[in-house]
Amino acid sequence: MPGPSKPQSKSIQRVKDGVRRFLDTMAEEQDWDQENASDSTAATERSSHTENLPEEYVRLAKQESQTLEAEQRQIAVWRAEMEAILKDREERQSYFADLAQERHSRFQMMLERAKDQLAGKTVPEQAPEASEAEEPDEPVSEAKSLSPVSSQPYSAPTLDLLEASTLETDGLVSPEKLEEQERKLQNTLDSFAVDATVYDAVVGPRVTQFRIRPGIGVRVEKISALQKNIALNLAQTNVRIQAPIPGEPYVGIELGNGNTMPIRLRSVFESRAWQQGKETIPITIGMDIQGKIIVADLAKAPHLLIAGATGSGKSVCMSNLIVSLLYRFSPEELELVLVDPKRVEFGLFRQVPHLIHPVVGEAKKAVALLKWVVSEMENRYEILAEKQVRNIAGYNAKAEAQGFDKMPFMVVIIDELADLMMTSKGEAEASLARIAQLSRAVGIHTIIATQRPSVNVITGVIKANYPTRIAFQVSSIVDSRTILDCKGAESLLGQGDMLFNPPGFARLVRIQSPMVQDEELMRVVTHVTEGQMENHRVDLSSFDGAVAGSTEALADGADDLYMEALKIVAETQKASTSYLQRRLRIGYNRAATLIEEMEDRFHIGPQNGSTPREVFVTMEELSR
Ligand SMILES: Nc1ncnc2c1ncn2[C@@H]1O[C@H](COP(=O)(O)OP(=O)(O)OP(=O)(O)O)[C@@H](O)[C@H]1O
Repeated sequence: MPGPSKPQSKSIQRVKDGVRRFLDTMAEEQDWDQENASDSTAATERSSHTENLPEEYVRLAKQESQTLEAEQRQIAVWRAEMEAILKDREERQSYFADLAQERHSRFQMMLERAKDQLAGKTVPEQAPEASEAEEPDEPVSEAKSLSPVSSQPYSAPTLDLLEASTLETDGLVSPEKLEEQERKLQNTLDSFAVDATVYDAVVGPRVTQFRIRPGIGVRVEKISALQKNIALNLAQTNVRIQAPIPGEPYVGIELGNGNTMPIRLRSVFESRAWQQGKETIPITIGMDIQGKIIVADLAKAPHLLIAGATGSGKSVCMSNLIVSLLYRFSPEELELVLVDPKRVEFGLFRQVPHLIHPVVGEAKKAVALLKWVVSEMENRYEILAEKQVRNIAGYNAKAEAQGFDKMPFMVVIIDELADLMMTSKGEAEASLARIAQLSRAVGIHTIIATQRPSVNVITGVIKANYPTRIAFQVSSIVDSRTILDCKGAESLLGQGDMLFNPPGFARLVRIQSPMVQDEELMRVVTHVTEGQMENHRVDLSSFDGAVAGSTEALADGADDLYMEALKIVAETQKASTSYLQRRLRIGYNRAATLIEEMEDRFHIGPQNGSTPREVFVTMEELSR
């Protein structure tokens, strides 16, 4: 931006030039006068010429002074802009200074507590940011005391069961590295002749976001087009560009920190967001780039879809969600239904007293369970109608006033949706859609996860009914679009790095999920099961038979040769149209239709270039 003196000196220079030109002309006029004094024609011309000259110069001088005034006005505008920018910087500086101070004192406190613990002192379980309104002696995480249905009242787990946060300063990016990255980023922008400046950087737990201010008239697409070049110049594997950052006049370039600072679940429970939040069913999501703890309300979500490649952090995230519920609700307040076709993920939770059915491993049983949930939902609607209330909140308020039993929330968590879709796509999809559309008012919520973000699993029906989504790292842009309807998840870093689409917001938030280890989970589960009895009240006997997982149902409504074709595919683990043609002695069209039908019913995977289709069905399953 030019300094204030520059345009002024130019104008003065222009005025000086004008005056000099005027004096030169006057001198010329004088010479001309002397030389041509006798010539009458020339005298007439001269007189008219000299008469016009002053007017011309007056006009020029006026023009110059107008230009000068306009330039002074422009300088005043620039000065005001500069002052506004300076003020903005000062405000930001003081905001970050406060934030740093707050974090420093929090870390100091945690450090002190850790030292005390190491020294063997008993540390009272007190959260650093507990609300002033709370009773001083009461542990912050303590749930409301409830009348027991089992042997003892539910005792909510305490914070000391979880690992304390450690100060891992190595995880933070050093100022030198930050400066170097900023320089390289600016060089990359300059080398591609993109008029944009690196404005500042925000260091998050996993990534650092550099905020870029584009120059006037620079299209943001020009910056996002540099994604691969930025990755190359800064030696990064994954670079995510937000162009623009929603609600801000910047483009965000997110680079991995190299070292990571794992976030502990305990630090989320110790945060103000968790302890003072007003959520009806709070669930911990993690920490965003600005270091803010994100706690969502499942009651508002009201259903959650989680997808990501294998090893990206889905199971850890789901454990966080379950532990959040155990910390907040007693079995009388919240019922849990867990479906785990992989049979390894929810094993630790199988004795939790909130479960109303043992953890379901078999996909067919899971479909039956979903049908039971639909019938439970309908029952609950009848109960609400009897009491003339519109939703669970109204019912529970009336229950408190009139002294009858409250209606518990119910959370159904499915770890691998693909297995359900494979067994009985139509029924699983229909039940999930029905639950998703109607169950919010009666307090039933579902959380479904999958590691296969293909359109066969996350179908249009599922997507339409699950607007709140979490995407962990995926392998391709196509997968990211299937989950989030936009790209971005393919640029995540894995290990709990996620994009969250919060309920009611049309933008994605990048969040690092907290880490919780099996030993911590075991301690929490042991604590909550102590003195509690199982409450497996669900009876699936009237739903088991109705599941379309039987071999006949597998071929329901399909070509007569469908079962035979499926057996060939299961036996050979090969899904090829020409092979089916030969084995079944049928034409190409019929064989191709059979293959398409198998893909639709999720018995085989989609066509993927020259790679053979995946086969999901086995002979063992068909012979059941
Ligand atoms: N929030 C996290 N912070 C740090 N590390 C994590 C986090 N989440 C996951 N990890 C790491 O990634 C590994 C895999 O995570 P997880 O088992 O949750 O993946 P997944 O997506 O469930 O995989 P799969 O679909 O194969 O079960 C964990 O063992 C852990 O080491």
